[in-house]
Amino acid sequence: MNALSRPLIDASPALLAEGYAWLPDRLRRHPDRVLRTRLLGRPTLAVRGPEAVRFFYDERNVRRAGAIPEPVLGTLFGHGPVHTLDGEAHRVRKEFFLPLLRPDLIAGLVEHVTWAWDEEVPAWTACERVVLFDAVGPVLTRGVCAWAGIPLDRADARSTARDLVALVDGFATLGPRHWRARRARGRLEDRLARLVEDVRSGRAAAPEGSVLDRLARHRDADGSLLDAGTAAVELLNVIRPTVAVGWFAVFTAHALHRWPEHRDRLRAGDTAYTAAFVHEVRRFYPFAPFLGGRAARDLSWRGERIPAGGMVLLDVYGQNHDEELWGDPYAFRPQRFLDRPVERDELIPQGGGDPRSGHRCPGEGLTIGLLEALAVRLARLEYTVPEQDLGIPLGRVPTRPRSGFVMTGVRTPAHAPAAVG
Ligand code: HEM
Repeated sequence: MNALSRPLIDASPALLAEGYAWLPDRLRRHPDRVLRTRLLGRPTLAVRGPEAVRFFYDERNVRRAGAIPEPVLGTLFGHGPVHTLDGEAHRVRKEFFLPLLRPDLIAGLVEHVTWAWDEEVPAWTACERVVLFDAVGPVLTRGVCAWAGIPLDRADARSTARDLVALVDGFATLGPRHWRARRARGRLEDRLARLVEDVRSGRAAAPEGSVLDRLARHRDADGSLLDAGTAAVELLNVIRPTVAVGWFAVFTAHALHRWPEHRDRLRAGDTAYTAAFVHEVRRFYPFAPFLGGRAARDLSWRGERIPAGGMVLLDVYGQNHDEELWGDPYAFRPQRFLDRPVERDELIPQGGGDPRSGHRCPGEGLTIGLLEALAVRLARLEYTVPEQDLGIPLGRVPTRPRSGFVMTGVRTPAHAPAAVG
């Protein structure tokens, strides 16, 4: 058999069945952390580790055009997003997202989301039971829309949050969750495209400098304004992943429940420990399983070859649980982030490399800022965790505690110290 065409058996069914465990389980058996496989009919090379991150993010090796399957574009990302661009087109589109790295914008989003949290939580105290996964979506939706300049009635927050959550929940399945996600995308894109057109024609106002305002004026590499549909896609690529921080908020509650010894330092407002705790949540819990690109030319990595056009996968979940990097990867131990500085390409829940020059997530600072604020609020909130199924199935992508994290008897603390964030 030709070395470039092996293996002949396609791994797609195994991936669908095993989810997060599929790639890490196979790469664990390869000391060089490289594997040849076949996915969606294409020869595929899977890699892992900080050096592999640099190989993957070098555009001379791996490009993004044509890498994301349509079912993922039709739900999670939309058609024509920044994720699929290369070279100059990517650089110019990414300019719209780079201000999201600025500390003042991060602080602004945290302020809006904590405002929404502080407004919503008193209503939870009146409920017999609160499912955190369902309750946190409207909080994030209200906060991010207000921050981004997108008008949203409080009454609409719940249905908008449901649609935004559906986009994330339905990208990796072809069952009913997938079709719910496609319908949600249709509704959201129509609404946001109309909003962009209204802002451009003066029928609606966008606060100066807001995400909506900048996007309505953003020009692509050819000098033209984004068409309204693509503008809606990119607007959703800001608000949808912000609402996805709810997954990590639920994982935070899960961690505080399983390892309550961390609660006191968060409650006390220990900012260094809170930052370490949030990194550990992003490292430990499963979210993005892997990233994919296409080989820009015939490539070889650590002795394994892949032809031009083949798939290259970066094993995100596996790298965040690699024993060589983390020592005790399946222990939840925030202290590891205080014991030694972690290198840029070691912790990669939101991609690797430099967000300014590559595809790394421009929302990582926003995610960290939001989680720091929400982790402290969750640590200070008083509630009971009744009997429920808190199992996190690795075969489901994206996954979460099966119960969604049910809380009863929610009480806001009478004398909360000043909150972080
Ligand atoms: C739940 C939290 C989040 C997770 C797990 C996450 C994860 C990721 C990952 C894995 C990538 C792909 C990196 C690559 O292709 O190399 C990415 C890209 C991206 N993320 Fe995030 N993200 C999160 C939050 C955010 C937030 C809050 C925003 C914006 C407000 C954001 C906006 C983006 C954009 C625009 C890209 C595409 C960047 C590019 O292709 O250049 N993300 N994210």
